[in-house]
Amino acid sequence: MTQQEWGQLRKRLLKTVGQNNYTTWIEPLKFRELTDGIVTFDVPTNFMGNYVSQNFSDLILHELKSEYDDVRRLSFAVAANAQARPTALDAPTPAATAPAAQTSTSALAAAALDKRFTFDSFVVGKPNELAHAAARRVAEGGPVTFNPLFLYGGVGLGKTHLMHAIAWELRARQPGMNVLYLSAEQFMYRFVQALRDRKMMDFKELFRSVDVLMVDDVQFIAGKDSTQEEFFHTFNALVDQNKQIIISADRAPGEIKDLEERVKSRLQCGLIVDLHPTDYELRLGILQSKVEQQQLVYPDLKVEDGVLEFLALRISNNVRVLEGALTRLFAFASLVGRKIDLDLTQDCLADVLRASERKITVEEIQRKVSEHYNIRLSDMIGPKRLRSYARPRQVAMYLCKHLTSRSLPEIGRRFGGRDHTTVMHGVKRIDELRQQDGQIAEDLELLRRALEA
Ligand SMILES: Nc1ncnc2c1ncn2[C@@H]1O[C@H](COP(=O)(O)OP(=O)(O)OP(=O)(O)O)[C@@H](O)[C@H]1O
Repeated sequence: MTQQEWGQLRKRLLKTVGQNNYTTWIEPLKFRELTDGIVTFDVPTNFMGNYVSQNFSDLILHELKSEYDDVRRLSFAVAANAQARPTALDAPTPAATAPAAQTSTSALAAAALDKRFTFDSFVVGKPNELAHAAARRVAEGGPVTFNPLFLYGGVGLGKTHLMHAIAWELRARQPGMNVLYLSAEQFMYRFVQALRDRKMMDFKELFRSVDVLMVDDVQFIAGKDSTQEEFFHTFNALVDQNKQIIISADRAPGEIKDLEERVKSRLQCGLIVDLHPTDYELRLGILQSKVEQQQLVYPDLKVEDGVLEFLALRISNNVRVLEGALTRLFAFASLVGRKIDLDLTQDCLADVLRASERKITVEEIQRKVSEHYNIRLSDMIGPKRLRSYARPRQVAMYLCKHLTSRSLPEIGRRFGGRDHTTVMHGVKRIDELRQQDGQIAEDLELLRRALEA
């Protein structure tokens, strides 16, 4: 790697950390060397090295690893002492080393586990309770009851966190167990390397000898035919031996494009659970727990009333964005010596707040409405014409028309391929009922509030 390559790579962090953080913390990092899996950056001060190490090292590592498979950890050296090594920051003290340096790696581990991703630090709420319960069950390490466990959900909702938590727990309960966690990308990389080096036997042996296999972001292998084929064989061999498999993806197996049918159907055999987009209560809970973590770094900083509620209301579903916002807020407050109140929040996070203006989706509306009327989502979208399904369906269509920018034909398509005239009729009917029927008016108000929260 060169400074120029790092210059390209770091740009990917801009979106996640925000412009302020990027300019303050990421841009000043100068790549020095990559040796024995350790990437060393020159930094102007100790404080900066510590700060970056504590707050951004996982993100930086993630990007580096996506390009350079052998990268294991980061080290920061104060630029003035560039010739004198090791620097204070090279020493593996908890404050100065990246999380990956504090990881546990069994002989088989292909990817480092993040120390922070445990069950203890996972905040449970309605949107993730099922996924959490399933993960807990698997982590008990009892007899395999569902295989695979398939976790899916949108970006930054905690899939990787839950997978690491399972791995930590299994290793704690049964230290002798071979738990292999890796991303689908790493699976492919290893497979290609084995082919190239004519070491397919070793590859097969390695994967078939694990007790628990965890593959993150499996959608990555879609469209990659030989990797899918090998994955399919690995999967079958492990299921045959009754070994637990845990998979994550950004969508349900049936919805991953360019994934072979036989792989899809294998993935659908076990338990499929999704992490729903976070709701207000969960976001607030997560923020409260992250504040406690930030206060370990900044014991003097307090968060004024109303700030967390404001963030939970205004910032998007993605927990990573939420965390990033909080990190930035604490850093900013400590740099400028101001208290963390609403004024500071608005000054410091203006761009994040603008970017996460809530966009309500058709799927969210369908889910909220079906929960509200206590019917199944499939019945709402399906062909049944009974009033107990048809009315909620019309309510949902009405809300889609008013709360999203979707056209009537598009809405019709999302409701089981109905015609736009059906949608138009439904919307009109609810408009009429709203005037006459207090209950419908109340339902609409409640739903609207829940969706806009
Ligand atoms: N319920 C939660 N409690 C505490 N932290 C959470 C929770 N959900 C997510 N996070 C945090 O949010 C960040 C993003 O989570 P994670 O990396 O697990 O997301 P992901 O679903 O794997 O996303 P991606 O699709 O980008 O891989 C992590 O720092 C994680 O610790």
